Amino acid sequence: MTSKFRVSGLTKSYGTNVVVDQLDLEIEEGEFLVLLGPSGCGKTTTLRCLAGLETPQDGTITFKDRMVFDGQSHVNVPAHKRNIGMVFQSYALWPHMTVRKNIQYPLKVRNMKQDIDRGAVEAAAEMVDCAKLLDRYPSQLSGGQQQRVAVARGLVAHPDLVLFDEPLSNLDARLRDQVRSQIHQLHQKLGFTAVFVTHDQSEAFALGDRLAIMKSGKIEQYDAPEHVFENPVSEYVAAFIGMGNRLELRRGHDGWMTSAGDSIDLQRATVRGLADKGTAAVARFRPDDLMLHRSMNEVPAGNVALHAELVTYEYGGRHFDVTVKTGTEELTLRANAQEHSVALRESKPGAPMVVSFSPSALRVFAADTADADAARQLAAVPAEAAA
Ligand SMILES: Nc1ncnc2c1ncn2[C@@H]1O[C@H](COP(=O)(O)OP(=O)(O)OP(=O)(O)O)[C@@H](O)[C@H]1O
Repeated sequence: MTSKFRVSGLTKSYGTNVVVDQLDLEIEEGEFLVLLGPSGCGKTTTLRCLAGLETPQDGTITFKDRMVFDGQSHVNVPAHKRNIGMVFQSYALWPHMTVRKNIQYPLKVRNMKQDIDRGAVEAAAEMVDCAKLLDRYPSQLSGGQQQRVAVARGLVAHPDLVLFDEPLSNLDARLRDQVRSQIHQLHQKLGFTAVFVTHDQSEAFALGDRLAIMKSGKIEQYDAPEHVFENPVSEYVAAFIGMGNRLELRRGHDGWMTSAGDSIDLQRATVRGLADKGTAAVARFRPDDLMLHRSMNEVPAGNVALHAELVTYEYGGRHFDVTVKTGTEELTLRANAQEHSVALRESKPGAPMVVSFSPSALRVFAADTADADAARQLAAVPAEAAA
């Protein structure tokens, strides 16, 4: 008997639109897998195929030793027989049932009467701090409470797999953090197997044992969060996980140069997929890795200094978010407020600035027009997801 959950060659199209494209996944028992990607890349469809709520055209899905879908031999176990728990963005509680009845529901449909008698409903409600709400109806609960009840309902019957479809997206920022933390603690305590869909990289990093980053119905990178953070495999992934700064590089006789003509030594950078003789590359790095200086004398030894001009700045308490322009490219950075407040407040757009970064912060990829276009589209992703 195998303890893995396996998806192989999964394909789902709507008409001619291939939404999930020969996708392979392996989930270890007890693992918390996050499917991360921008809107429309096929995350929810993949999740709904796992749940049995969509019928793929091809591929196989195995839960441990049990085949639940096989496109070739037409095995398709219905959703209610897959032993899954599901938590939706819209909570999806039954409005005419009390909290108690909502949480009880998965036990009832599985004929788990003994668990009901032994207090499983009360225990599940207690787990999500909703023990006092058992006799209320969903309309008498806040959004955060409703989603916690939905989490209790998703876990109460100890399903083989718990599927979360953007469950935090409808909550305001404070509640989102609370419910996220509660889901994380429950996973650490109970060790259930989960697939969690989100477009928010901070949620993905906080919750995932592994992240599967999706692009156009395929998985672009499947790795531990730390590896994704440090070693994105493509410009698309780099842009999606917060490496918002982009420099186009050209190789000339004297080595690599930015489009503004500053030279860059890539010896200490992490370079991926760039042919020895390649002449065009793109470097990505995080705003945190770009420093603002009052003069060239302040640039640390070994850093690449760039002459730039101020575009705009925004005050954020302990820091300013500053946008500068170098050549045709805009870069953002986070500057310490105490150190830079006076100079920034006195500067007008167009004022000369000096910025620098360590070449070790750069992730460099071969220039790829399609990848660059996909990465650029991510600029439209909300700030909290892309920052
Ligand atoms: N029932 C459907 N009929 C036709 N097209 C669909 C259907 N469901 C999804 N799609 C299309 O499939 C693509 C992927 O949708 P999906 O919901 O899986 O993406 P997603 O990555 O989860 O995005 P989001 O975060 O916006 O939900 C989209 O282009 C969507 O319009």
